[in-house]
Amino acid sequence: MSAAAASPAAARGEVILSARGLTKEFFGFKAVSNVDLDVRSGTIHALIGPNGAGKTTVFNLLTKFFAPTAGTITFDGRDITRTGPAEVARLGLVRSFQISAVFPHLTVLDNVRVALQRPANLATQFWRSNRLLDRLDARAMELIEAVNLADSAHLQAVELSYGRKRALEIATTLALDPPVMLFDEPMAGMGAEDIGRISALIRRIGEGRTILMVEHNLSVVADLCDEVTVLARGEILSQGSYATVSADPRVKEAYLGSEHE
Ligand SMILES: Nc1ncnc2c1ncn2[C@@H]1O[C@H](COP(=O)(O)OP(=O)(O)OP(=O)(O)O)[C@@H](O)[C@H]1O
Repeated sequence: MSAAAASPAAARGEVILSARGLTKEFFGFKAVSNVDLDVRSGTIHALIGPNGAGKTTVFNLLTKFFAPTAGTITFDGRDITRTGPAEVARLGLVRSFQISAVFPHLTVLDNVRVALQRPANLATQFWRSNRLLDRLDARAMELIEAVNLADSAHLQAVELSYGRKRALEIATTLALDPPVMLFDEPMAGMGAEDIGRISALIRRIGEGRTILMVEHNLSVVADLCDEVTVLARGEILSQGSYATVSADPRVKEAYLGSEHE
């Protein structure tokens, strides 16, 4: 049984996801304007910027939840500008949290089992073979251990703390084994302890895959991300390492300006 998404052709360090001239207008207002973005395979890449900068809109464009007004998006050498979100997920570009709905009254183990059965349509056939079922359970426990939830495997999702629920959501996304994972504010609403745990988890799952995340918490970005793209008013303001962009006077000004708005 393989739940794995297609393996990417892009080698580590090569561009795996890119946008050119990406633009999104809402009723004539340009939320995203002419964005060129390259995400390299094997990196953790952050999209940051002050409130209203267009981060979530770019995220929704890249994951195909929005259609662009103009521009193109390429994933692993393939033009996905007109490809739907389910198809891009199948190609290996998977957005965490929104796609991986957690069933509150199923246990952690059953939630991960369901996620594992989804891609291969095993829900209708797994009962046929005990061997298949055993393999499914073994893989589910591996994923649960990978996100440090082994001690909660038999708890219902609803009983988990917020940080642990996020870890479960990550496990259900990992069930698809996506080469590229996108996170929209993974640390939102978390306390310091959970932020530390989820950061460590994202760093671990980033080994051997590509991660693009929208994140407000700049110390998380500084700690975790290899590459940072700063957006302001729908346009790219600066790109590079965290050290580079944080030293950029335009970035400082954009953040300061937003505090006074
Ligand atoms: N569906 C929509 N209809 C109209 N305007 C929208 C829509 N979605 C976003 N916008 C506008 O586009 C701009 C960019 O919004 P977006 O949510 O992408 O920014 P953001 O950088 O993610 O902000 P935040 O950090 O506050 O979440 C904002 O001015 C917002 O009001």
